[in-house]
Order: sequence, then structure tokens, then C-alpha cells
Amino acid sequence: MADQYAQTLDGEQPSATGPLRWEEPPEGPVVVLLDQRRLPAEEVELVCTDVPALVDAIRTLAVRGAPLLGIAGAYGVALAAARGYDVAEAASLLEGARPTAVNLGHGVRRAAEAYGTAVGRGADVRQAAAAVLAEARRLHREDAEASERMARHGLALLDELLPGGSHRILTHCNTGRLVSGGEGTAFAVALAAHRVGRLRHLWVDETRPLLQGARLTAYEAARNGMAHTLLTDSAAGSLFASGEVDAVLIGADRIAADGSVANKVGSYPLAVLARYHHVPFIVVAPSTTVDLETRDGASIEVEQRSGREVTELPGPLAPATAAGAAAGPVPRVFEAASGVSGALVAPVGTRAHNPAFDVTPPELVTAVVTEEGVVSPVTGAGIAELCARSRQVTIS
Ligand SMILES: CSC[C@H]1O[C@H](OP(=O)(O)O)[C@H](O)[C@@H]1O
Repeated sequence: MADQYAQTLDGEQPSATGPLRWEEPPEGPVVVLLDQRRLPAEEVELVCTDVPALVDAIRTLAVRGAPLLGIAGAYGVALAAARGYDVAEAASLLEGARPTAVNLGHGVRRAAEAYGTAVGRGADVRQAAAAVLAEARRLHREDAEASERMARHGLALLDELLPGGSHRILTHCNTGRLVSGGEGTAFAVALAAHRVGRLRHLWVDETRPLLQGARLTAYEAARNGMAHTLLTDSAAGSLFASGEVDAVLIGADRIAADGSVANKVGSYPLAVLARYHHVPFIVVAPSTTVDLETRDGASIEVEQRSGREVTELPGPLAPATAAGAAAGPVPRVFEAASGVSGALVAPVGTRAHNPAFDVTPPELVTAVVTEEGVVSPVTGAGIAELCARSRQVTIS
């Protein structure tokens, strides 16, 4: 069953067999996830039959990435409605699973509103559940559509900023198909450049502590045949200094009304390096990641995660070499946040500081790319105008 993920991750058209899908087996509807904690060593499915299971999957990053969290949240409300759970309680549990990515709350509230509207119009339980599922599927489709449009806008921006037609891109964390209903956000731009022969190289930050870059972006880049090199987060500075980076492409988990950008921890230092070395720092995110209700960067809640994610290595890890695969099963080093103890990288009892995100001020962001177009320079007025445009567009 998991093989189908291998096909979709090979760059085929987005389909229902991406990192998340809805299924209706005889025993009742389920949300099926590709368990991202097990990648790249294993493509394992996680079948969520109830909302607590989906909340746990969100909290432990079995499913992750801002746009996909919104989609997962919407399907979670659909699961509650279809299985006769209290929809309001389910929505509250789902929305509270992780605080920083605004998409999660957006997806949950949109699905819950669809339920309320249906009930208000006299729908019975089955009809209301169907209305929620239809809204979740609409959100899923809209995100896939947004991904394609962001890739086009982002590639055009790269070509405008970097004449010469062959780009060396640095990415941080993971922003491909594994965070999206389509081909992702920032990674989708790099993939679009690759497909037209204008990606000279992809530099992949490993992205400590959970190694989304090493485990997931390298996995997706390899499956798409993209020339890429993994680096430790701390090696990025010398790469800029050696003139090896033409642009930085990152995603976002929340963009505040003033254009401040919350993204995976380590993004802000990259923005400072990019500014010092006169390299474009480009944020790629759907308009569902913009939160006009959050005034500025200081108002964004940054998720603080367990110090164990810093003091222990995540896993399971892929075989060390191709031969490693022949050497038998991959050692399960540590299943992040699952509590299964793994390889310690610090003395027992060491306290660790583990913010999952940081915030980059708008003045360090060259451009924000959404499905509606590009904002540059990044100002509150520009962000608001972009959101106004997205409200006028609906995907049927
Ligand atoms: C474009 S959403 C991807 C975004 O989400 C990641 O966070 P996490 O892996 O903790 O869900 C990271 O911030 C990426 O930039």
C-alpha cells in the first residue's frame, strides 16, 4: 500500500494518494497518513480512525507542514462528523494540536463552519457530514492549485532576480509534497526550476533537531532527480561567504499582518546571512498562511517542543549506505516525540532549548510569493492587498 506514495513522490501529478487521504472502508471513514516520522527509511501508513489519533499524529509530526496541517485539520472535522463525534470538541482538539502554523486553525474552522452552515439549513447528520467532507476536499484541491501557481510565480521571480538562468538555491526544513495538497511551497519553486533546466544546485539544510531537510527534502529531491547536497545548518554561513548561494527559498507557518514570517527555527539566521551577502531571501507560502489577525512577529506564538528532540537523535534513519540496505533492518534510533528512547547526543539530564520556529522581520524578506503573486518589498499594505486578491478567488 505504501508503494503508491513512492509513485506520487516521484513527481507524478498530485493525486489522492499524496501524504494524506480520506478513505471509507466498511468499518467506517478514516484519514490515512504517510507517517513522516518513519521517512526516509520506511514508507509506512498511519490510519487514523478517530480525532485523538489524528491530533497525536499532528503533535508528533507524523503529519506536518503548515498547508498540510490545514488539510489534515479539515479532514479531522470531517472524521468527527462522519463518526458522530462532537464536532465542536473535535475542532477544539485539532486546533490546539500545534500553535504556530495558522493553516491548522484555518482549515479546522472552515470545515466546522461548513458543518454549522449545513445544520443551520436543516441538514441531517449524514448530510452535514457530507458537507464537511466536501469542504475538506475543496480545501485540499485549492491547496494543490495554489502550489502550482506559487511555483509559477516563484520561478518567474527567480528568473527576474537572477538573470543567467541557472540557480543555486538553499532550502531550509521541508516544503515539498509532504507539506501540501500539491507539490509544496518553496520546494515546488525549486522543482519547477529543475524541470525547465534552471536549477543548477539545491543546497539542503539538514534542519536540526528533527532533520526535516536531511530526512525529507533530500528524499524528495532524490526522487525528483534534482542535483542536491545536504549540509549541516551551521555550514550555511560559509556557503554564503564562498558565493555558492544565489537565493534562499523557504516556506512559512504564519505570516503576520506586518509581513513578519514565522518559519522553522534557523530561518531567521539565514535571513541575516542573506542580507549580509546580498542574496535574495524568498518566502513561498499560500495565502492561507497569512494571518491578518496577528499584528506582528512579536504576536506569533512560537511552539516550544520537548528538549528530548535536541538531546536525542530522531529516527529511524535510512541505511548509512546502499550496502546498508543489504545489511539488514535499519536501526530504529529514536522515534521523535514518540518517547521511545534513542541515541543520546548529550549527557543524561541535559536541559535543551527547543523552539520549533523563529520569526524573521519583514525588512529581511526580499519577497513573499503566494498563489496570488509576489509582494516585494514586504509591507503590511502589500500583504493585505495580496489577501484581498485571494478572497476574490474561489476554486469550485
Ligand atoms: C510550507 S510549510 C512547511 C513548514 O513547516 C515546517 O514545520 P514543521 O516541520 O514543524 O511542521 C517548517 O516550518 C516548514 O517551513
